[in-house]
Amino acid sequence: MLLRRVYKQHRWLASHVKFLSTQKSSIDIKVDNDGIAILNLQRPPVNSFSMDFLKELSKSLDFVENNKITAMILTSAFPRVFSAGLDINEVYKPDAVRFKEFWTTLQEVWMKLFGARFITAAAINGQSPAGGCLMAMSCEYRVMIKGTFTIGMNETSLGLIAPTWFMELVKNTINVRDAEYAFTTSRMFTPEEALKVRLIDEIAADKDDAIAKCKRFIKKFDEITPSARINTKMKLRGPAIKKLQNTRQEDTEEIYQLVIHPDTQKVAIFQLYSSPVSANPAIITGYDPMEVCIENCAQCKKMLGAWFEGQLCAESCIKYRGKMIPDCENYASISPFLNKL
Ligand SMILES: CCCCCCCC/C=C\C=C\CC(=O)SCCNC(=O)CCNC(=O)[C@H](O)C(C)(C)COP(=O)(O)OP(=O)(O)OC[C@H]1O[C@@H](n2cnc3c(N)ncnc32)[C@H](O)[C@@H]1OP(=O)(O)O
Repeated sequence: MLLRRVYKQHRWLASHVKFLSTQKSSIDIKVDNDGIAILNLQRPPVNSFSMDFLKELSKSLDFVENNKITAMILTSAFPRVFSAGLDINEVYKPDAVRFKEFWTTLQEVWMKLFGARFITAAAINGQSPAGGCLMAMSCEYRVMIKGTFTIGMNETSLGLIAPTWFMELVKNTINVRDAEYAFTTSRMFTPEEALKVRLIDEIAADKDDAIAKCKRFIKKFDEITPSARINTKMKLRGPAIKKLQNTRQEDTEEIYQLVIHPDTQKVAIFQLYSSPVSANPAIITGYDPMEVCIENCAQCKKMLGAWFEGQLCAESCIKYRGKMIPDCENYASISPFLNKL
């Protein structure tokens, strides 16, 4: 078996992966007995893509490529989230230079993953919105575990427009009509729905089963000449990579302009302050009534949970330009956003 032969050559890797698996590392790499690298993403709390995390992912992909490992499976070390996509902290009030470096890094990682010479598969073991979905879609095979998790492109709900290369990728994976509907409406798919439109390839019972199914896919290539596989993949994927290589600056500028748009920033601040830790109306950057209003919405959402329509509250802040700031302890001020009463 081809994979077994390759593994013999790379048995020593098990001892060499430690440098990527230190306690501080956000990615744990293990090369199994078949010579397949399993990348467990473990950046708390939700594997969101910060600049550092992307750089680590980039190094991990280099590691797999440079050591001529035949296949890689991407999965999450967390039980409920595969990846939450872009780290909102990179998007909220971004510094222009840093954001552009961030986006350039992201483009690089995507090109490495999408254009990897090794076989790639994703064992999606939890929520996978936006960038999390893109990461999985960039692999050659996707297995998602059953449950209440969803996957999809929710960028428009955040005021964002997905990059063109992401749209192209989705259009080439599911049909154009489903892609347009999913992108424009920010539709999130259950595993069953995702399978129906071929956003994913299989459903698994749990993470172990998902990894086993990914391995079964990888094993198919035992019977295929490696150079034929690689060159075919490159022929199919090369043009999309070349297209991005030729338009990287425009892509970065377009996303930056989108991210700094006030409407996107309002959504970003709402997401950020939805965290119980950071929800502190006293910490604000200058007095912007709309900002205070949205922060308070996030605070009330944390206090009242499903009873409180946080997004509706934030939208009302934008609509009335922060003139009606909700006070979570004042029933009258929050009653328009309470449900189930
Ligand atoms: C190939 C390489 C990678 C390529 C990436 C390409 C990306 C570019 C392409 C497309 C562009 C995409 C745009 C985006 O990705 S924007 C981000 C979109 N993400 C979301 O909208 C997800 C928001 N989060 C959630 O929906 C949930 O948190 C969920 C992931 C479903 C998990 O839910 P749950 O288990 O209930 O956990 P909590 O909501 O309580 O969250 C736990 C803590 O995690 C923090 N969090 C959540 N999401 C993010 C995030 N995106 N960035 C930073 N932090 C995040 C949340 O605030 C909680 O924090 P704390 O514990 O402090 O309260």
